[in-house]
Amino acid sequence: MHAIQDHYPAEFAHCYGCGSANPHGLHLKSFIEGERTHARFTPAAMYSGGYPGNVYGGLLASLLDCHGTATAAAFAYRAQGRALGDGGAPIRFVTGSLKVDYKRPTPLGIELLIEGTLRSLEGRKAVIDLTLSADGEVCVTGEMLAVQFVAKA
Ligand SMILES: CCCCCCCC/C=C\CCCCCCCC(=O)SCCNC(=O)CCNC(=O)[C@H](O)C(C)(C)COP(=O)(O)OP(=O)(O)OC[C@H]1O[C@@H](n2cnc3c(N)ncnc32)[C@H](O)[C@@H]1OP(=O)(O)O
Repeated sequence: MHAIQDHYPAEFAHCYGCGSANPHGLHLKSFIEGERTHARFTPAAMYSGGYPGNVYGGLLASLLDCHGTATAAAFAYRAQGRALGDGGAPIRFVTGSLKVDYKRPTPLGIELLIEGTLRSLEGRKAVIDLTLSADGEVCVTGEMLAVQFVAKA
């Protein structure tokens, strides 16, 4: 199964969080299935936060950032009846705002599950609800306003 990011054109594949062409990046891969999207990431020890054994909050925000914009793009394609990677003009979303709530410490070294759902899609604006869980417990929640990017002439 192809990830949503696998359909990003080469010029957009340098994203630190999810670009396949960035050798220093996180290479997050997001998938759409039914009414939700999901991605998985196992943070290595280098992503330690301030106290041992737990993940740095900025990394967690980064994971939500990339997963949220991928979620917005995937649902926008669906809303327009288009297939991802259909060769037409890309529908590209950027983060307008991202609110992150850290509910409990997130452990290092185990696989994290990041999930997204579409709350609303109106015009260029998509509101995405996000969660990040470890071992079935929600550690972080997020709310993103993703805005469809339109190149200015
Ligand atoms: C599935 C297949 C896909 C195929 C191909 C896809 C191509 C690949 C594409 C992409 C790869 C993406 C790689 C992942 C990216 C990871 C996430 C990031 O790191 S993104 C970087 C960080 N974000 C920025 O740098 C944005 C910086 N900001 C801006 O550029 C502008 O402010 C922008 C585009 C967000 C809006 O600017 P305006 O001039 O275009 O439009 P205005 O009118 O200001 O806003 C539109 C609407 O949104 C609201 N809005 C904008 N920002 C808001 C905010 N912060 N809070 C609340 N509302 C906001 C406004 O109030 C307005 O709403 P009203 O239409 O009036 O109802």
